[in-house]
Formats: sequence, structure tokens, C-alpha cells
Amino acid sequence: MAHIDAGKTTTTERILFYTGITHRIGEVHEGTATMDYMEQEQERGITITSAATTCTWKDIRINIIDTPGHVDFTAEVERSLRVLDGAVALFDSVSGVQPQSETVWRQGDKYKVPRICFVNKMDKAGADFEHVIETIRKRLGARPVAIQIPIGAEANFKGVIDLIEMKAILWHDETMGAQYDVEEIPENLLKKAEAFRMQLVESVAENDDDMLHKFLEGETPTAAELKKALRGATIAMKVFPVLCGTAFKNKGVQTLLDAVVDYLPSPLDVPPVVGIDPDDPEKQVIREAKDDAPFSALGFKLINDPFGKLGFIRVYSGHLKTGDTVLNPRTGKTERIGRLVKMHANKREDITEIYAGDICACVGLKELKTGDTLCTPNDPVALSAIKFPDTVISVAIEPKTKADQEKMGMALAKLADEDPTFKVRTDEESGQTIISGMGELHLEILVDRMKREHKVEANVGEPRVAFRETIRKIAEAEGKYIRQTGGSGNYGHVKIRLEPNEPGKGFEFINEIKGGVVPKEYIKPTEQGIREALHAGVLAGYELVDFKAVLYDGSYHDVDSNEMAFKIAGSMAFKEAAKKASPVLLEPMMAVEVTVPEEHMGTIIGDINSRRGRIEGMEHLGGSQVIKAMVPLKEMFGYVNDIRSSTQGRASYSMQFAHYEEAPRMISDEIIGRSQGK
Ligand SMILES: Nc1nc2c(ncn2[C@@H]2O[C@H](COP(=O)(O)OP(=O)(O)OP(=O)(O)O)[C@@H](O)[C@H]2O)c(=O)[nH]1
Repeated sequence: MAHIDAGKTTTTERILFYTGITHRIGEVHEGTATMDYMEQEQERGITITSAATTCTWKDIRINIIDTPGHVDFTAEVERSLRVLDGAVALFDSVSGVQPQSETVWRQGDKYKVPRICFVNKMDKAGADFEHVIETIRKRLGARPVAIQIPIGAEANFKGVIDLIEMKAILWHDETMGAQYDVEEIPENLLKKAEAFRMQLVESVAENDDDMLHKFLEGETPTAAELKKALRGATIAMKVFPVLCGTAFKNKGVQTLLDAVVDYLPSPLDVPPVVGIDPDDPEKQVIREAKDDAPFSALGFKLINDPFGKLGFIRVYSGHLKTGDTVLNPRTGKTERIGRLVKMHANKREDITEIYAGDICACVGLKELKTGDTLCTPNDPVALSAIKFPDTVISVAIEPKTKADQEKMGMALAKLADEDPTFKVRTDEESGQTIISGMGELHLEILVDRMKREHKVEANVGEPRVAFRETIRKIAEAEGKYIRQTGGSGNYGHVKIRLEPNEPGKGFEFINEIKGGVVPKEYIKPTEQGIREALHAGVLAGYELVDFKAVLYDGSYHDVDSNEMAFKIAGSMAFKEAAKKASPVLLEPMMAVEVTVPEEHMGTIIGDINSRRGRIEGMEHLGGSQVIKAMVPLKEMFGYVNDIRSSTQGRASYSMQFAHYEEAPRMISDEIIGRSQGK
């Protein structure tokens, strides 16, 4: 996991080489990386989908997922971290912690994934190992602990000092697959190495009683003792071991693999997974990572390819054989496992059985969706699903020909099946197909994939911002749906109150009905009516968020009341109340970070101001300035090209969704006017 371009794919390629999976190293910039197998990935030199692969190092099997760094593909990182037991966080040796490193780090915290840090690109001009450690400490608020220090830097980077064994490890050769030599620590680095080892021992001692005792007695721990204590502290996420190297120049990757084996947890080291009983959501079910436990697995990724649907699963407990039947608690249906495959990027190897802790793909499971659990039918469990962020941008898409029209629906459905952050809907008024996603690049790639993989040509409209609406005041309203249709009647009547909720809290429904004035069976339908109606807010048709709906009164009819009538009454009351509750328009704000040479700073700041942006901070980094700003997404379309031409390509930027904010009057009037066709 890392910011864009830190070297994740390059490092993974080396790992595959050293572990004997590939026999020649694929290079990202030559478009030959094994892990970046999609055409678009090879053309652009970026990772888009996270590829899973398996290798073995020192008799330990390691499942690897190479994740994308670009924020538009953040869902890939989210699902990978949900199912992995450990991660390697890569950092650029010059920049250290970058915006997206921070995001993925927080995702790692969320899923409690122990991590080791690899400072890559030590061969680059300006490489500074200690600066990177400092940014990990400061910007991530983490506890990094160096277990290596570099020998030389930039073009002179030769190897590392292993602070555990207190030996120098030198790569005298930069060619593919070069082996290293273990030597004595050079005289001029001995003092520094001793000081760093002292820090390492101290950090570990703080988290290990035996070590603390030894430390206080003034004893020097052995390498084995140090390793054991460090493993414990790493798995407990008390410390994060830091290593360094250059994947591109083939230095430091074998030692990184050693560290993965030594310090990251095996499935047995992490706490057993906790799910719920699908028949009784109040009841917790704990599943230990044992092969003889009842089977449970989480589906975290789907790929539709010409050979069928591949569902990636991570097994948490038990084992599974081809021919077995599994239950999907979400649908309540069972499916038979026809084929199981181990994935090596896009190549597959058939297997017949899979065990606790492993990752593999099932072929042909029709019902499986991302985030579904698969389990033994007679001992079911539902594991917690993966939460994905909401989409922030959308475009209208139109098939070019009649033939494309038919294929487009199918193609979009397949792509949406694979990608939970890609949404497709039909605009009720215009009848247009609207696709939504995480950013311009995200949608561009999906449209491109539709063309290449599904042979559908389409015209794409201008990108549009996913605005939202919320309310600022408390308001009450009544919804009455009383109709006589033919013989049978309809009677639904509710009174509701809408109240603003804290930002980010979403929608909450509160039932305050007393004395059964609205019978129990009509409460849910009322809530359902409101839930359906909130998707089209009363201002400009955007989803209404962050509010509470309190159902406090109503009435019913013994014969005529039914669920449908209460659903309609709920939605009528909602619309009425929302109009009275001072609705406002919200727009997505992006956290933007621009790295720019000093002489272009003025241009960048002026430009950010003209985009309604707020400068939030500035920082020196090497010879450049890093400008942090909060800018409305609406003003950021096409920024890639604008910044390139205004700085002759010398600035780089990254941006990610931060939060929603009330749109200024001018913008809100424009959007509301447009939605009303003015
Ligand atoms: N100098 C130098 N360049 C490197 C090193 N590692 C990777 N690179 C180069 O940096 C660029 C980005 O490398 P990738 O491996 O694609 O980075 P990534 O983190 O996978 O990128 P995304 O998946 O797009 O986020 C490529 O041109 C690599 O050749 C290194 O150790 N030293």
C-alpha cells in the first residue's frame, strides 16, 4: 500500500522474481509488469485493479495483493486491507509520507492491519531515510522503528545495516536477481548503527516486559530475543519496523521478504474473526482460523472475464473442497463450488482444496457479490461486510448506435458488479443513463474498459458533481394517503418531524409512536417510504443526507390500511417536511496537495483562489513547496491539464474527497435553476 508511484508494482515484480514465480522481471515503465496485466494499466504505468498472487519465501506461503495508489481506486485498497493480515507500506525516499500514504495508512488502522514500512527509491537524488522516518512519526502519528539503516544514498546507495544482527548487507551488483553479501559494518557507520540499535531496543523494551527487564539490567538482547519481541510489538501495532532499499535497482527486496516472514502475522497470530448468526443478528459467532472449524470466507472481489465470473475469497476458518456446497447468508441460497483456482496475477492454477488463512478464487458463483460471506450451510455465520465510500462524480453516457444500446446495459452491469464504487442509474426525467464514480480517471477507465472488453462505443457527457442536500431547521408535516380503488381501499396516515443530524451521520429513523396509533406492522413501511424518497431531495433532486426523521403520530383504518399506503404516506410527509426545513445544497470538497517549485508558487496559489479554494498550509520539501488546500470538486475538473500547462509540467498534485460543505448562494442558485430547467 502506498501513494501513487512509490514503487508497489516494481517491488511486487521483484518479489515474484526472487520467490521463483517469474523468470524475468517485468518493468512498469516498459509496460511488462506481471501484476499490471490490464491493457490500460500497462499503457498508463499505473495499477488500477489489485491483483492477487501467491508465492513462497523460506517455506512460508505469502498471498500478496498489489494495490493501486491513485485515490480514484481507493475501494481496491479498502477491500484488500479488509482481508489481509499484514501490509507493507511503501514510501518514496524523497517525499516520505504523501497524501495518499496517509489515506491508506488510516485504512490500515481501521482494519487493524499490522504493517512494516519500506523506504523505496533509495537510489533517487535527494533520498533521505531519516526524513522519511520523521514524516511517518509526524504525519501519521505512528511509532516507526528502524531495523535497518542505509549504507550510502542516491547513486551511492550500496546496501543496508541490519540492526538486529548488526551486520552490513551489500549488493555489489545491481542486475536482476542479484544476491547480497553479508559483511562487517563499515567503521564510519558503526557509531550511527549502535545509536539506532539502541533506539530499536528501547522501543521494543517499552512493549515487552522481558526485554524491559533486560534493558534496565543493562544486558544486550540477542538477535533472536529482539526479533521475537519485535514481532509481538509489530503484530500488536505498537511499533512499525522500517526498512529501506531500491526495488528498481534490486537492492533490499530479499531482506524485505525476510521481514514479512519475521514480523508480519500469520493467520494464526491475528484474533479469530467475529461475525453474527444470520438468523439472530444479536448473537455473535466466533470462528477460529483452524482447518477443522466450520467453513467461513469473505468474498472481496469479483472479476467478469470471457471465461466467466471469478470470485476472490479469503478463508477465515475451516476448509473447502471443489464439489462442496456453501451458503451465502445474504441471499439465503446455497451454491456448489465447481472450480477453485490460485491466482498468479491473471494466470490461474486449478486447486481442489483450500484452508483457513488462504486466498483463492471460485469460478462461476452466480450469486456472489463483493462483501458477501460464504459458509457451511449447517453452521452459518455472516461476517461484517466491506464499507465503500460514496461516489462524488457522475457523467451521462449514451450508446453510439442501436447495437451498442443493447450491449451497454449488460456491460455496465458487469462493470458495476466488479466495482462497488461504480454506480449506474437512469435519470427519471431525461431517461439518460448516468454513471457515477470516484473521480474523472475512474470513469474514464471504466468507459474505456466498456469499449475494449465489451466492444460498446458510447458518447460521454461533461462530468457532473454529486451534490447533496441537507436541512438546517426542524420541521413537521403530515402525509395522508387515503384512496378508494375499486372495491378495496387504501389508508395510510403519518405525522413526521425532520431534524438536522450531525454531518456525516447520514439518515436516522426514530419511532416515537405511542399507544399503537400507527400499528407496528406499518412502521417499517413508513420508514421505507422515507428512505426511498430521500434519494431525490426537494431542492435540486440530490440525495438528502444527515437528518433524522421522527415518526410521532398518525392513524389507521381497520380494513383499508396496508403497507403500500403507509409507504406512500411516509414519502408524502417527508417531501412536505423537507420543503419547510430550510433545505440547502451541499457540495463535495477535495483536499488538494500541490508540490511545486518555488518560482511557480504564486501561479498555483492564485489559481486555487480563483477556483474558490482555501489554502490551508504550506511546507518546504527539498527544493519544492507543498501547498495544501481545500477546493470544491466542481472547480477541479480538468485540473490535470491546467496545472501542467501553467507550470510547464513541473508541478504535481493529488486530491481526495474530504467532506461535504454548504455550497455558496451563487452556486446553489445555479444548480437549483438548472435542475428546474431554467
Ligand atoms: N529510481 C527508482 N525508481 C523506481 C524504484 N521503484 C520503482 N521506480 C519507478 O517508479 C515508477 C512507479 O513505480 P510503480 O512500481 O508503478 O509504482 P506503484 O506504487 O505501483 O504505482 P501505482 O500503482 O500507480 O500507484 C516506475 O517508473 C518505476 O520504474 C526505485 O527503487 N528507484
